[in-house]
Amino acid sequence: MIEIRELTKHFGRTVAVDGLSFTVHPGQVTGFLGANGSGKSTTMRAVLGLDRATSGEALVNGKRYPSIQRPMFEVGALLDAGAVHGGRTALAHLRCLGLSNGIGADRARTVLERVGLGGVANKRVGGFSLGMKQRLGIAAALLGDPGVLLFDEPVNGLDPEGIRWIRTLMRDLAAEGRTVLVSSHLMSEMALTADHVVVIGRGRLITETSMSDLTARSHRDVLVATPDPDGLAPVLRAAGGDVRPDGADLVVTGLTPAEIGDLALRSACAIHGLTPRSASLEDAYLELTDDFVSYRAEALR
Ligand SMILES: Nc1ncnc2c1ncn2[C@@H]1O[C@H](COP(=O)(O)OP(=O)(O)OP(=O)(O)O)[C@@H](O)[C@H]1O
Repeated sequence: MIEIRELTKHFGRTVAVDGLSFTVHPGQVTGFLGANGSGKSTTMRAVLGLDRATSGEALVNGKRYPSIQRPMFEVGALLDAGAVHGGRTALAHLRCLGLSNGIGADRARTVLERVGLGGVANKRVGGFSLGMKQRLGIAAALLGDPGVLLFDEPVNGLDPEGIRWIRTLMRDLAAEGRTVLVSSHLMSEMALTADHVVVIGRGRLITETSMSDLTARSHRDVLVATPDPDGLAPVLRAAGGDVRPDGADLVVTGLTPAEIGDLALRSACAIHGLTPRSASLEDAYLELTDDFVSYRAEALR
């Protein structure tokens, strides 16, 4: 489990994380969403003891990172896949990392197999593609078989095959009962991977909810084509609908297509088309973050 409690991190005058609190539970993939610069990496770095909190705390299984005795066995992370020594082989890289935690060559080989790099264990990392480096970074995170895993934008720059592989791996790791936190700035990516989402903006929590709840929140409206918009609009408004013109058509929220059809019939207004529309998750996400931005703008005034 990961617990973020009232976490605040300042870099000089920049407030990267601002009183952030949320909990990441085991057995599911939690997506950590926010625009560029919203504080996702800083939060993850605080969990891993790489950035010191200005105030508040970030706990792994109830402990601050520096007080964890053998960290590799409790928490693994992929932050920057490029941060490897190009002259070493994949196996040597992992053996080196494992040394401080008493992890031997057998385990290094096992994790290389798990990430599909078994065949290149003795090849130098310098010649690896981005996708292979990403896999190696994940192998390093898995070395100590930890119950808590953090992945910072793991699909960035990967081809579709690599993206699909990472998605499946995240889901498998969660199904094994691990706590999996994955950051992304793309809702479309998280929709396919995460069970739960934490959305932040400017270092603050916007929402923490299930992916299914977020899907249900995406607005639905009905596009109404009518030759008599001036006659129909007041009827729909009187029945509780929110109506706005869209070119020659009307866009209606708060009423079902059946209700709109019945009201049109009763008021003798012709209907030429009724199209129910649902917003994409991406739209729901942007709406959430937009609201936050205007709230902030309002607050700063
Ligand atoms: N070491 C640092 N020194 C100064 N400012 C920093 C440092 N690290 C992060 N910041 C600033 O803190 C804010 C949050 O950055 P952070 O990298 O945590 O966001 P992010 O959500 O991970 O963004 P991205 O998706 O672009 O990686 C940004 O304004 C960033 O410029």
